Amino acid sequence: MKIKNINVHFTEAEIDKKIRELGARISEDYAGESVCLICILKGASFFTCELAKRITVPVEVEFMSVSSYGSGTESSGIVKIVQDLSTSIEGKNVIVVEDIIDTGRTLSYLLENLKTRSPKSVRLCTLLDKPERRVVDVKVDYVGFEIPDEFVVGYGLDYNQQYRNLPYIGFVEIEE
Ligand SMILES: O=P(O)(O)OC[C@H]1O[C@H](OP(=O)(O)OP(=O)(O)O)[C@H](O)[C@@H]1O
Ligand code: HPA
Repeated sequence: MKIKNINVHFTEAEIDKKIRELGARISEDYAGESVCLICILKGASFFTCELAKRITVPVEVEFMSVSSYGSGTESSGIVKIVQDLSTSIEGKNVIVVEDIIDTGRTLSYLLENLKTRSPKSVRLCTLLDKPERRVVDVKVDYVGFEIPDEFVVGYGLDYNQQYRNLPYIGFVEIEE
């Protein structure tokens, strides 16, 4: 797959506005409590940093790296924890932060895994959701934008490890 063009779909300003809204909702939902954001590397790192800044209740930020084996643009469901949390989540209000939910395989595995660690609660927050692609049902509590089944890059999302640094999110146009 060779990229011909990247068509801007969500501008930096639109993303910023959406993250502020999500931060406000989370702050309201967890009023009087604290939250532990679990950033799923690498894609969610850009989103997690901005989201954390917009949450007004006490926030802990932790990182986890998983690899979801697959070829090209499709995950397989075989999820491996490459880098685990460096701390316990027992008794904490966990919010798993993702850049995108596609088939749902990665998140379904992760949520089950995290629930075995006795958190007080576990919710899921994603910047982008591609509901048309879902293979495994996952309950998503906070969604930034729903998008159609098209490949996107930018704001943390990559194609072959490139384009994560774009400040906007764009649909990829493939060279015929
Ligand atoms: O719903 P699914 O089909 O399981 O796909 C979603 C997963 O794919 C992406 O990660 P990726 O494996 O590309 O890793 P990255 O964040 O390091 O780019 C994304 O960040 C999710 O973790
Ligand atoms: O559209 C996408 N872009 C980048 N990474 C992804 N992982 C699942 N879907 C996507």
